Amino acid sequence: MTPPQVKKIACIGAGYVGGPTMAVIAKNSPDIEVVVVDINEERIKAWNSEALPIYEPGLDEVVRAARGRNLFFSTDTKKHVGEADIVFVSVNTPTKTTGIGAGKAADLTYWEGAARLIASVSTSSKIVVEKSTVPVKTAEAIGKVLKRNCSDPTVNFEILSNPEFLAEGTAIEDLQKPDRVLIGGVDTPSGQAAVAALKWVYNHWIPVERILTANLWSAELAKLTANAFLAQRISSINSISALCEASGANVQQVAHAIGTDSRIGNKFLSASVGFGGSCFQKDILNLCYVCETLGLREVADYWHAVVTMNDYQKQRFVERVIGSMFNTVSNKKIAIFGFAFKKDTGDTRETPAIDVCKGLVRDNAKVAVYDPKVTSEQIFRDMSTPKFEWDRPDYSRSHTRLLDNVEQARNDVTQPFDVSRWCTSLACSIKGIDSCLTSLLTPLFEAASFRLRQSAGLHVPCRLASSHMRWASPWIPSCRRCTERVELALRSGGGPAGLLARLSSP
Ligand SMILES: NC(=O)c1ccc[n+]([C@@H]2O[C@H](COP(=O)([O-])OP(=O)(O)OC[C@H]3O[C@@H](n4cnc5c(N)ncnc54)[C@H](O)[C@@H]3O)[C@@H](O)[C@H]2O)c1
Ligand SMILES: O=c1ccn([C@@H]2O[C@H](COP(=O)(O)OP(=O)(O)O[C@H]3O[C@H](CO)[C@@H](O)[C@H](O)[C@H]3O)[C@@H](O)[C@H]2O)c(=O)[nH]1
Repeated sequence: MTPPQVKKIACIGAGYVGGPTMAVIAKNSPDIEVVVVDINEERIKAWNSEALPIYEPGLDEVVRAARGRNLFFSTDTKKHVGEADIVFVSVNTPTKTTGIGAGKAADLTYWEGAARLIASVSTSSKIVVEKSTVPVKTAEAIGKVLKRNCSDPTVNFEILSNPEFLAEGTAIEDLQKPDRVLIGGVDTPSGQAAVAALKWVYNHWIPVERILTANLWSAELAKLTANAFLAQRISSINSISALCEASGANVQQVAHAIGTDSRIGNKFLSASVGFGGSCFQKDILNLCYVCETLGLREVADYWHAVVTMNDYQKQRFVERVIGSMFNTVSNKKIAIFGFAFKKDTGDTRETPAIDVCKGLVRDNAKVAVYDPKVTSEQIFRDMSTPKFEWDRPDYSRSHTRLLDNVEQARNDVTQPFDVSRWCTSLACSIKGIDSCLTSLLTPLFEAASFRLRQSAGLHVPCRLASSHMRWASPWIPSCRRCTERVELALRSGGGPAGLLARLSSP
């Protein structure tokens, strides 16, 4: 078989996933040029230095073997993305901290920004690979963003889902010898050609029988499901640890006894202070949110219990420490060994150590922390950052400004919305709000009255989302039923009046 034409790969996002994954691809595929790009100059500088920005056993050696040969790190995002045949997107997808779905939904701001960038610099067709963990059906929304923002109609984007299953601390081993690689694509000739191209890249070092293929939605959902199942095992054994403590049983003996049953298996059965890391909690909350928006409340509640049990375990640990010290830790010196969320990493995102230290400090303990891979600066920052906020800058001031008059919006806003119906005639004269009504979804809903939206038969979350204004992108309903309803109405034509009439009919 002729190998597909993959000469250059670009990866947007030089973090814990992008850096190691691309380093391993480059090391094993000397015939492909691999460039990792990031907006974070400091991070790229570190990737190009002797002190890499993240600690992973074996990472230094892999980077050293390929860097400067066919592995490069750069801030010149436009150039390298523009030249690539395959673009991996490995940007952060944290939990939203504000707005609709706050504390649950995945924040796709960075993903959408990456998609807009790809679209704006593409003059040749590209395979775009979802490496980040995203909610199911993200590829559909991203496809629209790519299409609508690329000025060259001959450019085609094939989107693949290729979730990453590496665990920090064993990333290089996991990448070098994965249990499986999963590639999701659409069942069209060009979709399958894209799957074959990515398969060809991985087949440089991974046997074909370990490269699984699936449809896009299955691949996206498999990632969230894998993390939910792994975390569920930890919460299950942690719940049993509470029972053991109350009953005199030994949790390690119980875990060993059940783990020897080959149907259960012995991995991920270590009782702990609770799981940490940037993925498990975020991905389960995201799974719950997806279920909620699809009306599956019981399914959402079921998975949410995994997070509830994890919070209980962290709190229980603090209470037991305090209880074991005569119910007061005031001014007592307590040493905490290990601040990262697990060994062999310097990553402190969502580490249970934060909850433990904060819990003890709240009771006036004096905490002394040691971690071989975490800086004191990082520890102090983590101790003073509110939950979920570690990955989010505060946009309230930098993203809001006041206009003196409507005319000021003429040249520098993406889309005007007359929310309170004060300036309709002026707004229309600015950017052709009428033509926008027929091509974008957001203005349709912004223009509709709340009563009309209510009668449009959308689910509550979609209805609420429809009233939430976003500046730079069209609003797409978050559930499939509402999306289909809106798309059907759009396709039926008839201008804004026709659309609204169709949506309001039962
Ligand atoms: N950390 C893990 O172990 C792990 C494992 C599997 C999957 N994942 C998933 O992979 C994704 C990335 O995780 P991570 O831990 O590598 O995150 P990270 O925060 O370490 O790295 C993301 C990088 O993307 C960069 N970025 C954001 N927007 C950008 C843009 N528009 N252009 C260029 N660069 C941009 C950021 O500056 C950052 O350096 C997440 O969706 C995560 O859930 C993570
Ligand atoms: O028996 C166990 C195993 C793990 N943990 C804790 O669970 C957390 C997560 O550990 P681990 O899964 O090893 O590390 P991550 O890097 O978070 O990796 C998970 O999250 C990644 C991001 O999505 C996935 O790619 C990986 O497959 C998945 O294991 C850590 O706090 C561990 O201490 C336990 O408490 N008990």
